[in-house]
Amino acid sequence: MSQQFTVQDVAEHNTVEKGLYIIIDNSVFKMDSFIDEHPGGAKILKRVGGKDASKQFWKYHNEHVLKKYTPKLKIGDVKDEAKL
Ligand code: HEM
Repeated sequence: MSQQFTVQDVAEHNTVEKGLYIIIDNSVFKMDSFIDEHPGGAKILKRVGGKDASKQFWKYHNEHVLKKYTPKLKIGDVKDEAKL
């Protein structure tokens, strides 16, 4: 089972120093090692640190991008709090 994060855990990782986490759909991505390589720039990723960026992600990318980078950047899933 992958590591489970609450929305609160993700929200606390909202800077490069703390580890820049973002949520896309139900997955948690750790972006701090990638921001300098991001073709869309570092700034835009810093702005969504700690947040659900699904809407912004799907606006600029397709599923091939997600598939390619998932092994490198995904660290877990958002916990289904309804099941707690
Ligand atoms: C796992 C997270 C992300 C990965 C792996 C990723 C990766 C990439 C890649 C590979 C590109 C190059 C374009 C392409 O090949 O289609 C790109 C472009 C871009 N990304 Fe991301 N990105 C991520 C998240 C985000 C988020 C959250 C935003 C917005 C808040 C964003 C905004 C953009 C923008 C604006 C571009 C430029 C689009 C263009 O020039 O047409 N990205 N990203």
